Amino acid sequence: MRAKAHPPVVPGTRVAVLGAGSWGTTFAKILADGGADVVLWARRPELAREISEGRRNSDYLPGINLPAHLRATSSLRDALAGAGQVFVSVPSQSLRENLVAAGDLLDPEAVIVSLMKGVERSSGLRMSEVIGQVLPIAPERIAAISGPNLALEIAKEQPTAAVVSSASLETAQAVAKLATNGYFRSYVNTDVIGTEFGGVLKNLIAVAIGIVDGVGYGENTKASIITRGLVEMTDFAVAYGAQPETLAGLAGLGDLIATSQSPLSRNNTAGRLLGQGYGYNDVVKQMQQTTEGLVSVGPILELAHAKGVEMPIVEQVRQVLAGTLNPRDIAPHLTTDSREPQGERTIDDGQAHGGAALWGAFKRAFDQLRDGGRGPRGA
Ligand SMILES: NC(=O)C1=CN([C@@H]2O[C@H](COP(=O)(O)OP(=O)(O)OC[C@H]3O[C@@H](n4cnc5c(N)ncnc54)[C@H](OP(=O)(O)O)[C@@H]3O)[C@@H](O)[C@H]2O)C=CC1
Ligand SMILES: O=C(CO)COP(=O)(O)O
Repeated sequence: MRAKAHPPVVPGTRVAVLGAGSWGTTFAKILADGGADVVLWARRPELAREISEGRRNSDYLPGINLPAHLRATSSLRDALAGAGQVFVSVPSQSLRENLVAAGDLLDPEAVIVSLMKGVERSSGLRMSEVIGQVLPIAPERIAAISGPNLALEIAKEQPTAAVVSSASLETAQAVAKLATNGYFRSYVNTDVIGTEFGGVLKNLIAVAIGIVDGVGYGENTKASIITRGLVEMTDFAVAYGAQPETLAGLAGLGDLIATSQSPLSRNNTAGRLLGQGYGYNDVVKQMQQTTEGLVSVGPILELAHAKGVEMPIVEQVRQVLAGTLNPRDIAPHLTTDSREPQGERTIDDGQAHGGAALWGAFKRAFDQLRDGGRGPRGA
């Protein structure tokens, strides 16, 4: 791997990363390579030791050498002491219990950043909502990061981008400053709903793509599902208050493309196994790592139903998971069961979203030209 120029260390910028799986460890490396003083919390002492002493996390990131100045601990107290920004990367269903454990140990001024892409099954809440519910902090001190971020590619320092979102632009910018280095670029926005739902929903479409891949269908089927899937994602997120252009950005389309086409994606892999004929329980047994999409299907469809949003692709994923739909039948009815010809409504549809997505794309391109590509800005 060729050496990359990293920004100089900013002394005193102490941050914690909770969760030493693929993404938590990779994000700790991103922050350490960006110059922050990072302590990574692993719940297993032996893993903390392997990271601190061996510079490796061989179960989750085989072959990756971790930065020499990245420290790991299995003590939550030590990890959180003095941390001004706390990045959380545990499975979504365990966020609440981990926040409860962290509560009293957090610096009162700390910003809490979700790296997760799931919703809480029991409540349907997004991760930033769970954070706001468990911890006594204002939305301005909560952020979420999402984008096309397959951990192992980034751990190999292959360049990519993400978006940091917070109700406070200043908070998003402060986080983005730390989460930027020679191979990782963070943009900012204030659309937390769109950013978080983008990450949750693309997992479900990636499962669908995996299913048709497993069945043996080709590129037309997958392109149809990606395109129609993006419309479903946008309809859903907008119904819950998101800006449609967020779904056309890194946290929506960008992540959808990366996750749908990569064998590194656990959601895509789970879908492929389903398409090859494995049942839900077998797939869950085979997945060694967190596969958020399998858990999100139910709560997302409930939320969609509550707002009257149609999600035919996600609904078909649910049926395949339940064993009530043959994976071979997933593609033909992408928009509706009706055989009547339908207009193709896209995310730029003026009636649906006031043309905001198209306008947003133009504006972003214009802003980037004007700024000459400098500094964090709205993604
Ligand atoms: N991997 C990726 O490419 C990306 C993942 N994400 C998101 O990041 C989140 C974490 O995923 P990822 O790191 O990939 O998952 P992994 O399966 O790779 O790692 C999960 C981590 O969480 C720990 N863990 C499991 N259960 C608990 C618990 N109950 N309490 C505390 N820690 C627990 C595991 O510890 P142990 O090893 O001891 O079991 C492990 O450190 C997910 O929401 C995912 O969608 C987002 C972007 C990219
Ligand atoms: O979110 C991811 C890439 O952006 C990782 O996707 P998987 O969880 O499917 O591996």
